[in-house]
Amino acid sequence: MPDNQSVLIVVEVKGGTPAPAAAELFTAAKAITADESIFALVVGTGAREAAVAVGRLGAVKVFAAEVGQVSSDAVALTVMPLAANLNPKIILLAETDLGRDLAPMLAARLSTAAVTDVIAIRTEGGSRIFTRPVYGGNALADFTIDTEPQVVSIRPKTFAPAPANDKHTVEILELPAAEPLTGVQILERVAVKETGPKIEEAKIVVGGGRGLGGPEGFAQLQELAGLLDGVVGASRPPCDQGWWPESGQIGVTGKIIAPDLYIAVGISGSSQHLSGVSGAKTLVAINKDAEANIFKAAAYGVTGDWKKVVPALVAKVKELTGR
Ligand SMILES: Cc1cc2nc3c(=O)[nH]c(=O)nc-3n(C[C@H](O)[C@H](O)[C@H](O)COP(=O)(O)OP(=O)(O)OC[C@H]3O[C@@H](n4cnc5c(N)ncnc54)[C@H](O)[C@@H]3O)c2cc1C
Repeated sequence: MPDNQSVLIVVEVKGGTPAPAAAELFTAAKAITADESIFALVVGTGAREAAVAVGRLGAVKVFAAEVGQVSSDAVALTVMPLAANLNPKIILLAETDLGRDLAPMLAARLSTAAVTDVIAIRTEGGSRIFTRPVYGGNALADFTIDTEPQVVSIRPKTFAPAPANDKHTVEILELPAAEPLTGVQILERVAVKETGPKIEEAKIVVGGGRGLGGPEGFAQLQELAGLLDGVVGASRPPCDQGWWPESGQIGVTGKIIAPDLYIAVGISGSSQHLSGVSGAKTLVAINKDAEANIFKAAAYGVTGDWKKVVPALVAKVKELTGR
């Protein structure tokens, strides 16, 4: 049995491809423990295939569990016997739909505690301290967990992805997937139609808010985003109103994004929205209200009606790019 300095990373996989946040979890794990104490559980479809790629990120051993329908319940039941065997000090998950659900479930079943949506980890006086945003992103709070394993879900893009080492030899063990025990049954999965890059991975995002006044405004944002090879997203009101798909909502209850450039159009800059874009390298705001909170977060701002500003921006980008 490995010593209790070990870290167990849980990686979701679809069709043999590990979730993008997997490599980031390895960077977090390497900051906590030595490489020979890092273990990974790869769970989902094509787990065996993905286990090799995951192992190359730096795991000493990878456990692969083939699960057709990934649910937090099935993953928790797969992790539990593994945790009993490995006795890890910490279990790391990504703060995704699965991780958000899985972390508290796992902590309860392992009689320990979880901290979710972690954006920083540090050690002070021998205690590991986990920082996460609270009150809709208006404050940061520090947590410690006195019991083990400490269950921690990490916000995507918090850590840089660990590089893969193709020479790293990986021991892979296949695990039987657990059957969910609760009454929860997944009856159907409907894939969201996505064209172009995912909003969480896009380098340029153009976000539309209530100030657009209706779904028509989003067509203009799509034109701008298309010219910049970017993706369109939205604050919560346009998604609630059905002007833009819910899958494109940015913010504390939507997607957390960290693009190189975020252009916020007709968005006031609520804390719930801003906490989803705090990782953006450059924020540009277009708003007709010079006092709008979004300008406090913006590196560049245009005070004006988007109906005039966006077409002018589109025309300028066309002129500069020849598109
Ligand atoms: C628990 C909870 C969770 C939430 N989660 C989220 C979340 O994940 N994401 C999120 O976005 N919100 C979230 N919200 C909602 C949030 O509090 C705000 O209500 C929301 O972000 C406001 O969206 P908005 O900026 O588009 O709209 P508004 O606040 O109404 O702002 C519209 C802006 O458009 C500007 N405008 C109007 N017309 C024009 C024009 N012609 N040209 C230029 N500018 C114009 C206005 O000056 C204004 O600043 C949450 C709220 C709660 C309580």
